[in-house]
Amino acid sequence: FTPQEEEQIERFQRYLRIRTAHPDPDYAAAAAFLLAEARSIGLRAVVLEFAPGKPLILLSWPGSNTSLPSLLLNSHIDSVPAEPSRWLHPPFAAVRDAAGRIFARGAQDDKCIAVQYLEALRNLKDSGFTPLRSIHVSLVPDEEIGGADGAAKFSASEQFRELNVGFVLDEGQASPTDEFRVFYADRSPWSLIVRAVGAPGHGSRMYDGGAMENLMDCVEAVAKFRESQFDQVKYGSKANSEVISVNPVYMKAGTPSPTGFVMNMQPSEAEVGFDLRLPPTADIDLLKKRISEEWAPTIKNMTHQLIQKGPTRDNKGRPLATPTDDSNPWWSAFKQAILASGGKLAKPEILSSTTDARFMRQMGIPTLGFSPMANTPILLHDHNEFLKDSVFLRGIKVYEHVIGDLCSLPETSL
Ligand SMILES: CSCC[C@H](NC=O)C(=O)O
Ligand SMILES: [Zn+2]
Ligand SMILES: [Zn+2]
Repeated sequence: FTPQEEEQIERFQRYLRIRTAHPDPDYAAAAAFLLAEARSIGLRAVVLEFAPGKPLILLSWPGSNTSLPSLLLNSHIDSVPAEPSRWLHPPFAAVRDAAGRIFARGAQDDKCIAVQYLEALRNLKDSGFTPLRSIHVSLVPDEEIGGADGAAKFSASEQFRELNVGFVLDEGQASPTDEFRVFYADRSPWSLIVRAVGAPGHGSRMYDGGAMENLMDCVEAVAKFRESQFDQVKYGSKANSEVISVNPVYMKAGTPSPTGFVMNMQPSEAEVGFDLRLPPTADIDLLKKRISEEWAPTIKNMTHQLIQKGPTRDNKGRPLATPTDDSNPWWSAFKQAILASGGKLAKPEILSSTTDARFMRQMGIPTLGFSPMANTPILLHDHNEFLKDSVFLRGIKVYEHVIGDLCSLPETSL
């Protein structure tokens, strides 16, 4: 690598060493790092704070025609926690091993793209490039916990409206093959909590209508539906992200005792929580009906609470999906830029999980999820998350093409 490239890797490592993991992400240190980088590149910077202690860094490079819709590059600052004892190297040391692998929580999700955006902009600036459309970079808090105090408030803000964003790039996922992956939609996350009540009684008695029995009916009904969805993945033609997923994530019941739980009592209350993910075209009303009639019927003494974590439709009532055909000139330019960078692109996918992109799509803005990590195992939220130095550096070059082309998209093509 050149000395410049070594410096880019070092800056990546420095960002990775900031402890941005929940439940107590060091947003102040991350903000200081990002603002210093912006200064050294020559980007305009403002710090927005939609919730106390949760800065959102907004960087801008004004275009030569600031009246045209702009390009926004988004990356979240926060990370999920890590269990250091299960890692080969400490998760916030950003150790680079002999093979060039840089180990850190956030190496893939998604601190890589923040630094790659900035380094691509640095290279473009150094080459004398001038953008036609303005380029903005948003570095946002709290994506990993749902984005309520981050991208949700930002996308609904006056400051966001003033950016006149025409197109957004947000995080994607690693690709084990040499084709980059790109995501045109996320699944929508819902939380479902089901509570059952029933007659308590001696642990030895068999009787109908106990809370646990009622709740087990719920779990069985959910398991049956889950299988119907999962079977389509296993034997059918659907991808994981194209079906409705439902997974139990906690269960709560029993009478505590000093040594654990009382074993000879059947409890009068029981509760189970599910994580649900809905593809953009899922029939929402049908699912709600299924929940209240089949999974948690009140006649079986169950109540339920459904929490939709974010939008499922845009402001015009359309599913949250970005067109990936030539009807969308941003897509065509993106695809061309990837090819021009020497990259290959896989068929556009729905993302299995959820990102801040949904808030941008809700505003009706075309948004793609993309992280330039080819030939890389998918390690987000996993132990030993890493990114190879060479993959990181190639990503900078890819963004130079992508950003350069997107912000040059002529007025007439929109
Ligand atoms: C419930 S919204 C939380 C968003 C989170 N994003 C990344 O993992 C996810 O669980 O997909
Ligand atoms: Zn992420
Ligand atoms: Zn994540």
